[in-house]
Amino acid sequence: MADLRPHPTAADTRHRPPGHMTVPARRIGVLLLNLGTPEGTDYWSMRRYLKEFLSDPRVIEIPKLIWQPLLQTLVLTTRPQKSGKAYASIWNRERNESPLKTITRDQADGLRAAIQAQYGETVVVDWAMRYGQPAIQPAVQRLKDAGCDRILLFPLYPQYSATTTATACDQAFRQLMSMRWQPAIRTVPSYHDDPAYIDALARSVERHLAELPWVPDMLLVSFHGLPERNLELGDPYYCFCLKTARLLRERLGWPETRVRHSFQSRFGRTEWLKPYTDATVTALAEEGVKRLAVIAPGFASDCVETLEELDGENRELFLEHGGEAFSFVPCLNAHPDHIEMLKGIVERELSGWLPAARQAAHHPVVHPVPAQALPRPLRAAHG
Ligand SMILES: C=CC1=C(C)c2cc3[nH]c(cc4nc(cc5[nH]c(cc1n2)c(C)c5CCC(=O)O)C(CCC(=O)O)=C4C)c(C)c3C=C
Ligand SMILES: [Fe+2]
Ligand SMILES: [Fe+2]
Repeated sequence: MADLRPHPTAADTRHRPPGHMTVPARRIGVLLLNLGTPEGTDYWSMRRYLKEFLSDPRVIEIPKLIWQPLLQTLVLTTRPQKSGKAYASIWNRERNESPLKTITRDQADGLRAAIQAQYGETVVVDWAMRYGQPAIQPAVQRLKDAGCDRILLFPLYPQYSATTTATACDQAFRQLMSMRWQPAIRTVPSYHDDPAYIDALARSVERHLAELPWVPDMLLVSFHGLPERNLELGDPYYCFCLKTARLLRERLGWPETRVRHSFQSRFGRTEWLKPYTDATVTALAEEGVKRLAVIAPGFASDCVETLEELDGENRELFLEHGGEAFSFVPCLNAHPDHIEMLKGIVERELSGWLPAARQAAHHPVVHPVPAQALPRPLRAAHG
């Protein structure tokens, strides 16, 4: 967690008129946002998490009156056990939390160290989860209370989707709706084609393959899926995934015949984006591909979908259908290349804000009007 104690310049009493509110120093908040994860693998922890996640209308676009009865009766009676098993197989037992949480915290710690080494404590870096803990709304409030009058929201989804990026930002905006004195907000745009991101991915492939005793016949680039309907309704995610896959292949200098893409983690019975990862892995093995490497560039951190579904279930599928060697290229996680890439994006998206923040560290801001001098309604707002 970020150190959110008030900045030393926050209570500069020398310049403050008597009885005046404390005006915090001007800091910048950077809030990393990720999906979220259950607190435990038992039935009730899983149920709580899935209920919150699957009740989000950005995720399931079925009218509430139809969806809620199905969710309560069908999904939440069976899925918690099934998914609980998957989470249990990858759980970080040392910290008693899911890998997604451990890695997101490590990413925030790494980014904070890199940013503060250059910009000092004027920039505060924190992290939060859309579902479960640590929640987004209190994190936004903590940043504001720590003196951040400008906040950059950084959803850790390289390919924008309304189901992930937008709902994470919505949640931060919900906190702003309750604030009288809102911080200014920026959001990090989709970075699916950012050269630094593509380069970090390509280097992770090269690093990983250099350690393998075999050369893959094929690289499968697997993304989390989405209902096809979301694409038809205008979600750009599918196109962004395809662009990432193409740019990665071009950066690696591999021919089209050696790289495929697919979509995993289908949920429910509707049609999702195709080709499906499990069907592709099976077909590749049956077509005679013997050595397969798989990468999941849409996940900033390893999680149940990469560690259990890709490196577990899909590995088994490939080997069962005639494949001989399978290797999963880990997500960028808290690797220094990733931290450097995140820092580059933060610096770009904070342009125009960072120098002002450096200045503010030396010149505490003091509101010129004492609270008592203001008319009643304004006094309330002022305090
Ligand atoms: C039911 C609809 C779902 C949509 C739409 C969806 C989109 C989507 N999700 C991610 C990233 C992650 N999803 C993760 C887990 C997960 N996803 C769904 C459902 C949808 N996702 C469920 C029910 C679950 C929970 C696990 C399970 O029961 O299968 C995770 C992992 C979280 C973890 O704790 O490890 C991530 C990350 C993206 C990128 C995306 C669309 C673009
Ligand atoms: Fe998902
Ligand atoms: Fe899954």
